Amino acid sequence: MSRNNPTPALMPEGGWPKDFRAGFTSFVGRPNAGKSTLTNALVGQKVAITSAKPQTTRHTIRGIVHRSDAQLILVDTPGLHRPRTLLGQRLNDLVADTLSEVDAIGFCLPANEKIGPGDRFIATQLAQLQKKPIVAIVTKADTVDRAALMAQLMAVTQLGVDTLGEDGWAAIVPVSATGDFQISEVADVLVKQMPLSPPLYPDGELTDEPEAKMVSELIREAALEGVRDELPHSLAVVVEEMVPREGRPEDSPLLDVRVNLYVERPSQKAIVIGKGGARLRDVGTRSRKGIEALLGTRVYLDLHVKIAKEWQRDPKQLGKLGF
Ligand SMILES: Nc1nc2c(ncn2[C@@H]2O[C@H](COP(=O)(O)OP(=O)(O)OP(=O)(O)O)[C@@H](O)[C@H]2O)c(=O)[nH]1
Repeated sequence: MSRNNPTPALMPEGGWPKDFRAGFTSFVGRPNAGKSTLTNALVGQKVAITSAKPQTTRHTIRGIVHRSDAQLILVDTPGLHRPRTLLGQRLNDLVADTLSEVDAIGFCLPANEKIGPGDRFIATQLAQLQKKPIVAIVTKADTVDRAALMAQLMAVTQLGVDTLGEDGWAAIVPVSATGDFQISEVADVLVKQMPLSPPLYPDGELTDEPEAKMVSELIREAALEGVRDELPHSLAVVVEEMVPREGRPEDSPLLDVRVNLYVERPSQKAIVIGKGGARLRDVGTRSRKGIEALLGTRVYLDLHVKIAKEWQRDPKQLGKLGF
């Protein structure tokens, strides 16, 4: 991810406008602050997984906003949080790495939650990134009335002055990603922070996530639906292989997708599989639909649940699972 090594962009005829801007942005904020939902609303297609549970976004996923005057490349980072396990530490390293490379940061703070220690922690971390423009985004504006929104905007402005000094945030903007309020304004303020640059990606390319990663996230999302809070951190999904089934007629191909779901304990394995395998079958059925839509082909999904004890704390296992 860098301007020196971009995917060669398709040049529009006659080149691009002189004042074209292109660059990278990342959303940070407490778990559940609305980062993934905002990413999806900006890109206009589901690329990052969202759920009501915190910390579902494990991987760095990019969505690309194409406009006639700019290209905004969104890097969806996991929620910044205090490291508790090795996995937490890795996530924070990943966040720091990612943030040092972006042109601007969007700091998401929900309109309906008081600014807390978690927000202050993130703000002080961000203050250490030298001269990086930080846009404060007050999310979920639809959940409060005008007066409460105004009060939150003032509190967030004050947080900026307290942590970044007099100038504070590069901008502050309220948004509702689900209520379709101010979404293009968020893009506008971020675009203003991007450098003058030719487009970095061909038009129409929404994400450059490898397909296997997107497939594993669709399965992970389905597997987490409706389960207890303990599971999200203990579940890793790895696509072992995706191979076209041999001997299929050309007009009706079938892709064999073999996937391992790793959990840490037998009790978790039982949760994922469900009574008589019912839950796992359901996960397969639901995620297959999304995978077929994503890949544009029929898919045979082969899911296996395995136990990888304490994988969050074992560097070797973390490597194997793609962290
Ligand atoms: N009412 C309302 N709810 C929202 C809005 N944006 C997000 N939400 C909800 O807030 C919850 C969390 O949203 P996410 O986008 O998953 O939050 P996130 O910051 O990506 O969360 P993590 O991946 O855990 O860091 C979900 O239930 C969303 O539906 C909004 O604009 N309005």
